[in-house]
Amino acid sequence: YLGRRVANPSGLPYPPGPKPLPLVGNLFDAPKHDSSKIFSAWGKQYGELVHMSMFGEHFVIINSLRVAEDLLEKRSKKYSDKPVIPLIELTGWDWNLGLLPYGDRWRVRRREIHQQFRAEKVDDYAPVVMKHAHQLLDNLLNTPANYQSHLKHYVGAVILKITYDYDVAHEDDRYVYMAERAAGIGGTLFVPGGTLANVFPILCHLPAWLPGMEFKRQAEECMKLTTEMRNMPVEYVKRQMKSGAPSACVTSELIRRFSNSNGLSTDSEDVIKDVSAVAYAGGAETTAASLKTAILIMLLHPDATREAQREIDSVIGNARLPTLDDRGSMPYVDAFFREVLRWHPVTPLSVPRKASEDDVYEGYFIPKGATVVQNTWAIHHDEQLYDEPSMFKPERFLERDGSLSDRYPMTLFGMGRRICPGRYLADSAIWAAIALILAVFDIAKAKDENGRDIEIAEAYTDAIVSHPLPFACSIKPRTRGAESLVREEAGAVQNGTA
Ligand code: HEM
Repeated sequence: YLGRRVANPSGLPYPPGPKPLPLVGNLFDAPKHDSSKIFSAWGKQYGELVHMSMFGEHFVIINSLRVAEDLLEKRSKKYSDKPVIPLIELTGWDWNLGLLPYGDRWRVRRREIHQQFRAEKVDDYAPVVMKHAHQLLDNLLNTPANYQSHLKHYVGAVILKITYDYDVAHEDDRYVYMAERAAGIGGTLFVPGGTLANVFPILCHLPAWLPGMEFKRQAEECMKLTTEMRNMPVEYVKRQMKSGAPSACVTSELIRRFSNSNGLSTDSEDVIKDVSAVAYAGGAETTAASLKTAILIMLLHPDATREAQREIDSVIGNARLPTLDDRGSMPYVDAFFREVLRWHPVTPLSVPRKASEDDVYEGYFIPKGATVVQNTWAIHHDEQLYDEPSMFKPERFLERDGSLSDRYPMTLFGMGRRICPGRYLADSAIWAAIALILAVFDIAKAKDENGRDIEIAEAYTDAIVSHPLPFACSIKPRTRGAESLVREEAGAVQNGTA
């Protein structure tokens, strides 16, 4: 009772939610899978803001745009902090901007990443995006069955070129391996049920050789990888700059700007390493997962896909491929792209925040330290905002006269002060890949050995970044002419004339 009075001196109720048990709270109610959909159902049962607790830790889940705007935007001073995850320091992920506590260290890095990826700057990256999008088409033409790895490679290549002027090897690239392995370990250890150390942080201080300390051995491996992925490419850029090779990238620009007559201070070098490394860490998996969803949609919704292809054919014709400059003349393709982002948000529960002060919202108490979750899936599937939200309907982003409306599912990228700084690059890279794939390929269900369609389950992984489970599909060029255009562009890239 005393504990409750100290934690909640106002005596006001917490937001409604499932009834907690003593001590363990809602441990047995907490979803083990499909969390965003279960939280969404709780939203219908309990309200737009839902509360649950586990072992004295409070969680509030925001299920509507209205409450998300009220808390994450209008009260962003109180809701821009991040929850402390005990394993972050141990795994070496503590430089990741998206996990940094709100404060000066975050502010300095945020300012720099915003500068490098703001809308106008991303316009300058268009040639890099288009060059790698053409490479993606060529890869899809050559080995369509490996489409998942081609999409991943496209996104990684764009980000690493922009950030470090680094050309990714198609297979077995050391940087890509490090980043993915480190993200994989972090992804399994950071989730609440990932290891007992999340509930009892004291376990982090026990030696790794003790039984049950597997998480510490994994954390040690992760620490080596996160350290190398932060240091290695910056050293590469420094070597390039020293050798006199022209190096125009985020890192070289930061090195030039931060250097003085004595070179770089340790603090500046830290900022440069953090800002550069977080572009791949924040952008690669999210953007690739969106593209996998786009392919799944092309497979499941042939009518909308054909409509988009009709628009491309009539605007572009068949003598060239679409470019980012054509975007304004193809409203249906843009609406298709926006609906891809809305229909299955790849970050269904965004990235959790923490309340940095006690707060009262509409008569409910939100305690300092509570983890605050933006349920993007619930917002994107709210009937008040989108009619028949489970349907894939690009038209919802069009005006009656067929022009593109001002609506954009921006909530996908979070809200308020911590909104994703990479959203303009994601927008451009995803649009380019979707438009080019639509222009060149017919995507259809793969056939089994008896010539029957292999049916697709609409199933997704349940993690911070949600991917469709692997599915087979047939990716074939729509026409001979389209195939030749892809080969020509790829040839120009190889000859260095693109
Ligand atoms: C489809 C692609 C992407 C999606 C869905 C996405 C989504 C998100 C979300 C939901 C957040 C958390 C926002 C919040 O706390 O409210 C975030 C943060 C972040 N994203 Fe993205 N992102 C994408 C692409 C990118 C790209 C391409 C980059 C890098 C160039 C990037 C870099 C970051 C960084 C650095 C943060 C941390 C920001 C901070 O905490 O201040 N993201 N992103």
